[in-house]
Amino acid sequence: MQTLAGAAVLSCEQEKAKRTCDDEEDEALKELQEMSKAWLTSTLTRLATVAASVLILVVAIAIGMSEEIQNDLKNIAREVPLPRTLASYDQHHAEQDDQVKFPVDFTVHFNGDGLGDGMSASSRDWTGIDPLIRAACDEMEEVLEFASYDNETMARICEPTRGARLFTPGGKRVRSFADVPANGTRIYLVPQGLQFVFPLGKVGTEIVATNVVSPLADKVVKLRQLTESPRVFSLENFISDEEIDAILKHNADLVKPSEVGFSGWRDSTRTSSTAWDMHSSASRAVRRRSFDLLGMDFDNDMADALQVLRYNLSEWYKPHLDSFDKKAYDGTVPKVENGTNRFATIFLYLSDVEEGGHTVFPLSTTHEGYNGEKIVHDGTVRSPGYIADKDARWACNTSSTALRSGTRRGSALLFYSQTADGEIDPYSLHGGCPVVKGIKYSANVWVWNRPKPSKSDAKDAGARPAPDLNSIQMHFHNRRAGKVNLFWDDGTEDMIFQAEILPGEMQSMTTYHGHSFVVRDADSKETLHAFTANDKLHKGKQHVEAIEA
Ligand SMILES: O=C(O)CCC(=O)C(=O)O
Ligand SMILES: [Fe+2]
Repeated sequence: MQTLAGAAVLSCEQEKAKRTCDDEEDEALKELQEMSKAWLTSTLTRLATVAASVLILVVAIAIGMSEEIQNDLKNIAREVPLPRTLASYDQHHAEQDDQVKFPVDFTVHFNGDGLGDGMSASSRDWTGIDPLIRAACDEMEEVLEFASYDNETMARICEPTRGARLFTPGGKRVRSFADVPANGTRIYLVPQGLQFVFPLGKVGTEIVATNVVSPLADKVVKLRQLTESPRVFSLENFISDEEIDAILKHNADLVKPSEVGFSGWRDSTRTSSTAWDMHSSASRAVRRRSFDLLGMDFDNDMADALQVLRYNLSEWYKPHLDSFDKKAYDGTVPKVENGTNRFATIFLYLSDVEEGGHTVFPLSTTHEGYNGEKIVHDGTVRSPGYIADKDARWACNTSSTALRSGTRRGSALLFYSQTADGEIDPYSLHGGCPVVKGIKYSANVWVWNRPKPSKSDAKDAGARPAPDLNSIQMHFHNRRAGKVNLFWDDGTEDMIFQAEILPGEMQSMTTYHGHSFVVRDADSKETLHAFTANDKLHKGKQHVEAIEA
């Protein structure tokens, strides 16, 4: 795989090419460019970090700096996907802490280790957080696999200015001793290259996520540990009723059969339907909140769009890993050469299911009630006969010992597809059991450990079906001061709701000759705009339709 920075440049080139090819659509393209500005700014911030390192490197070569330092700088350039973390890294030093007034004693543990003894520390013994991070990281070399890393690597992964950092058990960054919540607290060290994971205690332990604001008034986001391996937590108060309604409404037209795989191939192991929701305000809020919960800076390139799922009667999804294997693209191993993969899943239950439809983790052997050999839960009552597929029967029928999570509207799961030290976790195998009664609506937020590779890097990209040349690419741009709603005018009186478009935002869609759309003011319901797609005018172009004030 090309470097990720390379991928960003490549996609930027592709964007540029796309924008300069089409002379006739100047107006439209200007608008698209505007919409791309935000994206460009974030890409440029990232590229600026590479550029700075490269510049220093060039200067270093010019002034004859030692080879060792040059290599070091090359490494920084190579680590570019992480400087997001560095971007938010403040030079918070202990000078700012009134250590005399507030000395704190605590223990430092490796990422996610909620039970081990750890290293004792006191704010009195350190001149600041940074030296403590370096020392704790060095100390953990003995205990951890990092033992196999050479000194240079250790120095790199332990360096706070390169992303080594500390977290509270609730997932909040510890930037100074003042951030240590109380005497006796466990604090978690996350070396450069890794992401924070919530610590494991005993099964059933509750954690209040102090890094995230619940959308429910006066509520806190709570995690409850469901098992030890894989790392699975149930989540409460993470999504509001209003957000669920908005997501379901926005994605009401879930008609596309689900796709599985990196470049988006269909697969018979999933029978549900999906919609990808990148734009609705509820999906954006939930995706941002997911990054907060994970202790990560929000980065659009490190998450997939919200994937909304609908399972009808008897539909299911075979046990699988959410991470991709090496058949999907190069660089799937998070720990090696800045590899990237899906890191954590936040799975949202958007409806109550009367029977069946639970999520199962067949490889968990450490959950409540597991006794290793026989039935530990009632499974899917009408199984096994009801469940036709043996893969689903194995995980979902009454004799399955799998950990399972119920499907209660408003609840959610957090599980990690990678271990605390950056390996793919094979125990994170999970699936969605057949729905026996009712309809199951749910959604995936997938967060990656580093920016995602481009889909053009997918190894099965070549095998994708040819693009539909008859379709028309539309972008509705709301230039008004208020929200508008977009409807597909299918000839019925009610029309079919497509999307809410916020002021200044653009809603993209694929449509066909003759299809008509109507835009209404979201509050007054007044019709503001009508549009009919026309092959002669719009086919083969990126057409922007402006909704004027
Ligand atoms: O439906 C479920 O409970 C699980 C779905 C799932 O694992 C997925 O969509 O990747
Ligand atoms: Fe999954």
